[in-house]
Amino acid sequence: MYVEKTSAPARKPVTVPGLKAMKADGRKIVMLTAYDASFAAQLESAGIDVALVGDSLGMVVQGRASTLPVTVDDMVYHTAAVARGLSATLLVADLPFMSDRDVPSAMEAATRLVAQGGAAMVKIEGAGRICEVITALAERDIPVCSHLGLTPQSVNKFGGYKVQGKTDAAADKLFADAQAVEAAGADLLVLECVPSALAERITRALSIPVIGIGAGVACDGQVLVVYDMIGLTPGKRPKFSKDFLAGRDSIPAAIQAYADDVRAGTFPGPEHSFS
Ligand SMILES: Nc1nc(=O)c2c([nH]1)NC[C@@H]1CN(c3ccc(C(=O)N[C@@H](CCC(=O)O)C(=O)O)cc3)CN21
Ligand SMILES: CC(C)C(=O)C(=O)O
Ligand SMILES: [Mg+2]
Repeated sequence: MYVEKTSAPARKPVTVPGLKAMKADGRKIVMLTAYDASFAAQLESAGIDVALVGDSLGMVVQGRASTLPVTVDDMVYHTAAVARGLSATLLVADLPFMSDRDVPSAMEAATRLVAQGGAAMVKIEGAGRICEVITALAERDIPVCSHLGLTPQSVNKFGGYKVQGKTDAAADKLFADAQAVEAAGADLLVLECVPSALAERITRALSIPVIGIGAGVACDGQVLVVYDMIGLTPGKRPKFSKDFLAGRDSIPAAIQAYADDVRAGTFPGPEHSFS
């Protein structure tokens, strides 16, 4: 009898509640940026949990000096391209500079990223008055990823891309901000360039998953800029990133190695972290 060949079981779609279950089970969350459909398809094949259309595209795709010139139109364009390359991987898109200036503006930008871009979640830098925006989105059931620590949209206030939360006072402020964004309704938190011990303390204190970039190995997951981890970034790469293509023969192999190392807890090492 002829038995029709069944296709391999599709990977179960990654969902927002699914991410919380991963934290509860101690399964590491693997997140990576993507800006187009071809990279998105590679993230999908490697079983990356979360794809981030980062406003870093302003720097790595558009060649600008910061993320500040990126527009909502730019983000919608790249988010829609990435969405076409994905099936099970959860899609998150950054709200660009000042699109979150007030609740109506943030609602409009988030609506476009979800409805036109196909994002499942939007990412917002900061706490304080941004908590009001987080709550407004959460109340309309748009999942929110907060981003604290080195928030690149604050580069002019910080005076450069520097490690945050180094003094006791700054650490206490960051810890309080992390609790505030969770209370405001955030579903996920990215911590960028934060001393490892502080990131670990925040990760333990919060019930939402914490994704680190330059925040040590104790976070619930990791994120990197994809061009950094395949050695494409010209000049000095941030200390927290690693060239996973070095010693491997393809971009898919590099992406797979990154996913494997994050899940095994072998990336990041102390050399990719700050104390
Ligand atoms: N290619 C790329 N990778 C990124 O990770 C990234 C971007 N672009 N653009 C947007 C922001 C900017 N980011 C950056 C950029 C530089 C450093 C950096 O050079 N950090 C220093 C630490 C400085 C300190 O010790 O205070 C380092 O040595 O890594 C960090 C984050 C992260 N994001
Ligand atoms: C580096 C990550 C967290 C980001 O926000 C981006 O790529 O824009
Ligand atoms: Mg960003």
